[in-house]
Amino acid sequence: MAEETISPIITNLAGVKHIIIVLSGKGGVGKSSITTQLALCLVNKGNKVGVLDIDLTGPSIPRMLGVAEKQVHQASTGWIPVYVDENQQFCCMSIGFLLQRKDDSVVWRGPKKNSMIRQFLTDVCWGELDYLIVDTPPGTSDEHISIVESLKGVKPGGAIIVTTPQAVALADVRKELNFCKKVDLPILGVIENMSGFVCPHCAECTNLFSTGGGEAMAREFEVDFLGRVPIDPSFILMLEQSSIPESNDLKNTLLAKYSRSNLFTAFSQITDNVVAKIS
Ligand SMILES: Nc1ncnc2c1ncn2[C@@H]1O[C@H](COP(=O)(O)OP(=O)(O)OP(=O)(O)O)[C@@H](O)[C@H]1O
Ligand code: SF4
Repeated sequence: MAEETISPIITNLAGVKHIIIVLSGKGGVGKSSITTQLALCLVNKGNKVGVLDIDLTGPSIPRMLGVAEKQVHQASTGWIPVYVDENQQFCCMSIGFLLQRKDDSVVWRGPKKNSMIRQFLTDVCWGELDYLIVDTPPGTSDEHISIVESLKGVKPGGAIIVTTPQAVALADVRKELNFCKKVDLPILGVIENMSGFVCPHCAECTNLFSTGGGEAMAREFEVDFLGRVPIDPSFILMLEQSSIPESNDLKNTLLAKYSRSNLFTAFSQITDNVVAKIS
């Protein structure tokens, strides 16, 4: 009998304990921000985390993590991902690192996108990770089908769906939930982002729009509601400041600043809910 060959993706991801895919039906609802906060929270709770940005046409992870100027190095074993922290507990990979110019855009058809995503899974030295978080483009496109098919046999832990309280985003997110059901991707739950506004002066959270839509939708689809995240100007400020090179100022890295912020406390419960669902 012919010996069964193990897929190079399974081999390369053998050290990755859990894979989380972050989805949203609509653009601009904060998928990359939620990916970033989840990663920062998990690292600050003692996990080793990787972020894979498969938003090939609009990669925002390098900029959000303050590493847009860094480069991916090629080693004999494959691509070395970009490390966000000095202790090498947090790494990321994105097409943004491979573009000649930061404002270059990728206009590719499905097969080329598919091959890039497979390369991210086979050729990046992810090593040992507690969590690999995959940030995706909005909607359900070539990239989504590609990642789900490529991960067959690796079994992703599940998907997180990000929405905002407005009904229009909720209608789009329904499609996303149906996609997960169709491709047999477990749904870890729904996060409602931009749910209220945190005052930069007094830290009071005010509901500008109606909230609770994400929770109601989660109930309707019989999936878990993981929590609400308000619009917090301090988050935007933290990301902007993190892009200023801070060479050896270890107290002021994005990771260190996040660990001291109210954002960490606020996002902590959501992270615990995700971890509880996945373990
Ligand atoms: N909870 C939040 N508090 C403050 N700012 C936020 C929050 N969520 C998102 N933002 C800001 O809103 C903008 C859009 O967020 P983000 O890029 O995460 O959305 P996205 O859904 O990933 O977008 P895209 O469709 O481009 O992939 C960013 O400038 C981000 O900093
Ligand atoms: S209490 Fe109200 S008015 Fe005063 S700073 Fe906070 S949000 Fe603004």
